[in-house]
Amino acid sequence: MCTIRYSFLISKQYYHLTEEERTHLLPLLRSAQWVEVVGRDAIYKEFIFKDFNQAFGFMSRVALQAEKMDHHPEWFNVYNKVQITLSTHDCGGLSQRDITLATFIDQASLM
Ligand SMILES: C[C@H](O)[C@H](O)[C@H]1CNC2=NC(N)=NC(=O)C2=N1
Repeated sequence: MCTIRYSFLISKQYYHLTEEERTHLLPLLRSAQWVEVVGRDAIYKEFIFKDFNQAFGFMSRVALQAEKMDHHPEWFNVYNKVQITLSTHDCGGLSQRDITLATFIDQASLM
């Protein structure tokens, strides 16, 4: 559980995933090609598109959703490649918000 800004974080659901949630969710993420980052409680996935236009269109969809959720990816783009790391800075690890955003990102990559 996050200890900083406790009530704020709870109200925004910025809490660490429980062991039970991890056991259930991480295999699902792995099967969708998300990998756990070594040495950090975060997940990572690389997306390859046809060209920069496709990659940036994808990033635009994700950016609008990130603002809506007030939850933002760490990402890196070169031409048709977008590398994304998700973690919740406010609790220093994976939270439900990362799972929600990862799910959105996977959908947005198929549009
Ligand atoms: C003040 C603002 O609501 C917070 O900093 C939000 C913004 N976006 C965020 N994004 C991510 N990935 N983790 C956070 O903890 C986070 N917190």
